[in-house]
Amino acid sequence: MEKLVSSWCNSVKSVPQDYVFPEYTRPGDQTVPILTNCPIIDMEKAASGDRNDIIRQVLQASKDLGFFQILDFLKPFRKHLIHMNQVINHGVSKDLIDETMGIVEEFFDIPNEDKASLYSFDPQKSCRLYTSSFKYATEPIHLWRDVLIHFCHPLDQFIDTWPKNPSNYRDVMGKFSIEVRNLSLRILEMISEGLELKPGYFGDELAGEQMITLNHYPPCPDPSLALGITKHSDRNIMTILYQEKTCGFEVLKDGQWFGVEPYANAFVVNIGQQLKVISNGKLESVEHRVVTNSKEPRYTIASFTNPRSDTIIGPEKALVEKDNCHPLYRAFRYKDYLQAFEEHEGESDLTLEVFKIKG
Ligand SMILES: O=C(O)CCC(=O)C(=O)O
Ligand SMILES: [Fe+2]
Repeated sequence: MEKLVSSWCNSVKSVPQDYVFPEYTRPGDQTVPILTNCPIIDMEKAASGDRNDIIRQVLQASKDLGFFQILDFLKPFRKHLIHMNQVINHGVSKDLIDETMGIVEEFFDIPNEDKASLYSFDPQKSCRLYTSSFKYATEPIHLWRDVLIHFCHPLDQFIDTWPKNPSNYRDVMGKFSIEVRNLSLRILEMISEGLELKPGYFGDELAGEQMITLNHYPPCPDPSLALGITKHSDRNIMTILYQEKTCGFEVLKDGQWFGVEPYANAFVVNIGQQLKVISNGKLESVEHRVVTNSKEPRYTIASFTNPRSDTIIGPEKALVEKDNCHPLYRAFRYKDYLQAFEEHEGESDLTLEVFKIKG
């Protein structure tokens, strides 16, 4: 537990050497501009008749940038649930988001001794608290973050592994994880519609798993040297991120870093690498990183929609045929991709190269 950044960062005045990134990867002193034309999708419109227009916007953003932000999802979301005849806890909107953010901060504030049972670097544990990355013991430089990770879907299989403290953690996070999962499925449905794939394409296999991480990035004495997370693109199908009010999420566009400003009640949606493969490179998977700041802690919640590990991933035949082009990648099992990802030390693009069809 003493390795958690939050355990020792208040007692240091400078960044310890094993948190200092080399010059070519560290953020440096230059101010990063805010992405001014960040695509913002208003989901409410999708429910009120402009669905095709919204689908077009989602696809355009996914092709151009590989990510977008969405606003105000809960009103249409409710209608959608009624339409889908699902019975889940979805009554609260902004309140649920605020309540969830509240328990995230509360969780990280709990004294270390009360969280110690969750602390682990064992990847087999489905709920664990750790710091930096799973490779803490071998990585040359550590990340300026503490993380709680847990699986979420199906909920009854995992909820008993989640923290008991704060006492409402399971209840609130359970509701939140279901709502966010349903949101991902709705967005995936829009994407499959836009790509002219069959309804329900992203079903129990491609979107069969959900994982949530809570990130705590404590204030850092020199944000120019350290990183919360290094450059990567998400290796899954799709990620939904809530970053509340503190900047720190940056995307790489045309070789330049841009900050993505948080909007209250808006989610960032990242297209994952598996979606890039399935769309045969039509959709992009944004490269991003997390920088720290010296003033206030930053808390985020990321919900990862993942394929089941045995799922076969490859460029969708119908798309390749429709576009009359060649598949760019060979088919693989998701677990083989994950293994290659490990071997390439989390370098998403190098990992994709392994599965690229040459020539
Ligand atoms: O916390 C953030 O702002 C981003 C987290 C992220 O990119 C990730 O967990 O993959
Ligand atoms: Fe990410």
